[in-house]
Amino acid sequence: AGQTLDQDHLELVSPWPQSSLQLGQVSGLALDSDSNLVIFHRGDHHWGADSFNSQARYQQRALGPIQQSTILVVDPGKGNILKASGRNMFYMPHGITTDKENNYWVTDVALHQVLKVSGDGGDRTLLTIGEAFIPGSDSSHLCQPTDVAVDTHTGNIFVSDGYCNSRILKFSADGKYLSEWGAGSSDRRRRVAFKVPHSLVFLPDRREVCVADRENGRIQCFIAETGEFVKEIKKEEFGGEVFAISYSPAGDGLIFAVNGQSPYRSAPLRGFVINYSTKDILDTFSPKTEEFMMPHDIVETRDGSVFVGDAGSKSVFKFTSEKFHRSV
Ligand SMILES: O=C(N[C@@H](O)C(=O)O)c1ccccc1
Repeated sequence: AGQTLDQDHLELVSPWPQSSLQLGQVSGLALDSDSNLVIFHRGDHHWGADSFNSQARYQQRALGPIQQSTILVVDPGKGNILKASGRNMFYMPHGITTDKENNYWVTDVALHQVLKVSGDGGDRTLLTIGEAFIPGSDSSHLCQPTDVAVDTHTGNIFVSDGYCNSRILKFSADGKYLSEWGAGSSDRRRRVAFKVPHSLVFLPDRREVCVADRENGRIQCFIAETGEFVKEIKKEEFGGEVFAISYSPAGDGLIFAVNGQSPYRSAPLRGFVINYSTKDILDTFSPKTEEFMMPHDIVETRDGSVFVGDAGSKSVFKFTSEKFHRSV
């Protein structure tokens, strides 16, 4: 017989990492092609109430870029640092994704840009989308873009834009604007009106892109090719805010998500494992010993471990479960 997906409960692995990573606010997590964990953090910069003015312009430019290494590649087993890069480049890191060549696609909400950065530790900027420090909402300006997803079949990239826009844009691998959808974009046909599209994931087996529509407390999925709406996953258990999502094709597809603190409703901050097809919540998890403060991104590694980056507690939490039991 085949594998049965017997999703036990995800439990915190402690201590992890075995030695301190000296992290700032952790804003993004990704996996590289060796299934190592990539951490994108803010060093000594903080996103606070006075970081931006009412026109979404970054106010601390005089501080200069973050001097610490903002991109750390760590081994998922012990959390040892394998590579450190991203110094002197970023002001307010947000999302990070890798592509097949192990380049990093990152967003910086102070720069209002997406940057494609070489993953060889050389920090070469291979491509940028958006004008540094200039917010906008046309095809060459973004406003606090939050994440990138890479369509592994076509190489096209999707950008969730952002805190001060509410749209998803599609670009070719070399940065040519292709299309966009969501409120605030030219195309108003769609039924979607995002409120802070905060995290994106590409589903390689379904060729869909899903977005964590943060302030609407819901996940929406679209056909990558056309932007056509496919489905929505909205759960009371989210408590009104979904901060980040990830996906595993295992079984009939698993969505991993973390929720956020809602000003209107109190819901415990947790991770969720959701069956993509049935929308059933298969598991929820949290650190137990200490609470999540601002779970901000989530990824699953090949061996089934789940990592959550927390921008509030400036830490990464590792969870594991005895995920697969082979039925004989
Ligand atoms: O959401 C916020 N931040 C987090 O998502 C983050 O740190 O990326 C935020 C919004 C307004 C003011 C201050 C912080």
